[in-house]
Amino acid sequence: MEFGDILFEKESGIATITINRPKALNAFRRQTLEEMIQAFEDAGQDPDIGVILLTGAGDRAFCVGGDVKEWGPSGYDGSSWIDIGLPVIRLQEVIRSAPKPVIAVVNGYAIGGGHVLQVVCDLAIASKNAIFGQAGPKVGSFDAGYGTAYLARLVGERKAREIWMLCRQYSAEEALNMGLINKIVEPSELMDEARNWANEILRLSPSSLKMIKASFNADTDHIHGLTQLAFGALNFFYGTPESLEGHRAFIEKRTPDFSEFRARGERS
Ligand SMILES: CC(C)(COP(=O)(O)OP(=O)(O)OC[C@H]1O[C@@H](n2cnc3c(N)ncnc32)[C@H](O)[C@@H]1OP(=O)(O)O)[C@@H](O)C(=O)NCCC(=O)NCCSC(=O)c1cc(O)c2ccccc2c1O
Repeated sequence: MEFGDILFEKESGIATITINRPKALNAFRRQTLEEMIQAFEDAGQDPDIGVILLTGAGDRAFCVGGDVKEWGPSGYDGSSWIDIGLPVIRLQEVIRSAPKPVIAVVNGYAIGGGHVLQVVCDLAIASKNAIFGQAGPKVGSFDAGYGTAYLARLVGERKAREIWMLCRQYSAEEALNMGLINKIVEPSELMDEARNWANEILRLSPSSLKMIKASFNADTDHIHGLTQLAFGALNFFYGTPESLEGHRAFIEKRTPDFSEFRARGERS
């Protein structure tokens, strides 16, 4: 398989998907997501693969979410009614429905939609210098559904609301303490540790693991409906002056000024 935005490797039962846009801190665009979906589907169906690792290229970022520089006035090119040209829902679903464990190997920033990707993985191992957070309300966007309701399952409602309502950044240690990730290691040990976890998993019954994952998922599958509603709402929100202010502020490297939108609470 030929890919441009990702690397896809398979070795000794482990598939590794690496988002390979380090100059943009591994922000994703449509092509990135389409390639990731294809790779996850392939690895999910491959009987020789028992574990899938998801990571980012370079040493600065796992993924910082949607590539804000590729937004047009009403979203991304190729918009559909729900995915705004970015098939994020489909990617989240293929990660959840892959019938084997998916481990997020977080090697730096996991921000915005990139953070939600690590949230929907089954397990997460991070380097000591990893940084976690949501950023949508800063840039006039939101990756809600799994990004909100499932996040609350991981860290509790209070913390999840704090993460979204303040858009702060959290250290790996804070992430570990709030139950957002499973383990922290030195940056130089990250991939080895991820492979150790994967090899431990490879010694277990694949059918048991598949059913266990399905049973965990069944308890939260209704969130898929919330995700669809949220992305439908995002489609309406994109291109409004409020959303554009967040977008322009990011491009112009300034603090956004949303004050004029506070009173309206409606599409302006
Ligand atoms: C991540 C940061 C905190 C890093 O800060 P730092 O100071 O260390 O580095 P720089 O800010 O100088 O960044 C280096 C370089 O990378 C560019 N960059 C960073 N983030 C993005 C991005 N998201 N898109 C494009 N480019 C990015 C940055 O501009 C610099 O480039 P230069 O050319 O200037 O050198 C900090 O960078 C930061 O806060 N970044 C923004 C993160 C963010 O807002 N993420 C959320 C984006 S919205 C989103 O995730 C999203 C999710 C979805 O599911 C969607 C679904 C459907 C539609 C849209 C969606 C969507 O937008």
